[in-house]
Amino acid sequence: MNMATRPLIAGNWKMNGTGAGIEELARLKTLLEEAGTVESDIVVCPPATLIHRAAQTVEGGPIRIGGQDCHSSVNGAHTGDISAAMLLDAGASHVILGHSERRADHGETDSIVRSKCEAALSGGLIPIVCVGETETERGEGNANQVVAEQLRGSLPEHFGNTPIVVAYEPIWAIGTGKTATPADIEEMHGHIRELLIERFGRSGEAARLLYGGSVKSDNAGTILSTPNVNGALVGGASLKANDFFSIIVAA
Ligand SMILES: O=C[C@H](O)COP(=O)(O)O
Repeated sequence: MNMATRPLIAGNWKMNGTGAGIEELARLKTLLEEAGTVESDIVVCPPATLIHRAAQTVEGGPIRIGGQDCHSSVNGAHTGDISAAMLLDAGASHVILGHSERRADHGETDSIVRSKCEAALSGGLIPIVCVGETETERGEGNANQVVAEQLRGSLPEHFGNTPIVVAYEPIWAIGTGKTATPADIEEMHGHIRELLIERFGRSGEAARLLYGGSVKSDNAGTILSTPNVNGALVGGASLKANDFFSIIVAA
């Protein structure tokens, strides 16, 4: 962990969770209250249908709420979409953008992710921008180049005063139980850090770089103590309060 930066542990519920999920969130809040001081920033990103209830549930505690996507427009004829202003209004402070599942399922290109990122920033949200290579790209030795290209295309020119958050999620590690080795994570996060500094100067130095892909309570300690890892983006293990709490404790 880069000690200069307070870690960020973000949970992405993906398309999971109905009202019962809110009980898990309430339980997480209680676990954190019982534990006392929390050393990390915590964000939970439930499906859009639960954002408002989730925000009410965590009120007064350390958990913040995020969306899983937003549209690049403020409003308009975009059936089924949700804007940054709507997320903010529902109680969100963050939004995950460019997740590989959206890039794959919805054909989101880097330039679409960039427009969404700009919309999120002007709407007052903190974007968590995801990048990551496929197994083939890594096997062919192209992981660094692929991630560099995604970053170049997906991030806006300026973040203003909003702190930068980038999540490195090797696609082959998502939901598979496989994780990148600490050496590979260190190398990739070092590479991302250099690219961010080159482009954003001091903001790049202070950016939080999250690792995502099969983070669980038993590997979180090792991953989170890797240089240039400033937190985690957790999928499956964020659905149960106990599991997610253990990861927060590891940070
Ligand atoms: O956004 C979260 C990532 O896709 C990781 O998911 P996972 O922890 O289930 O592998």
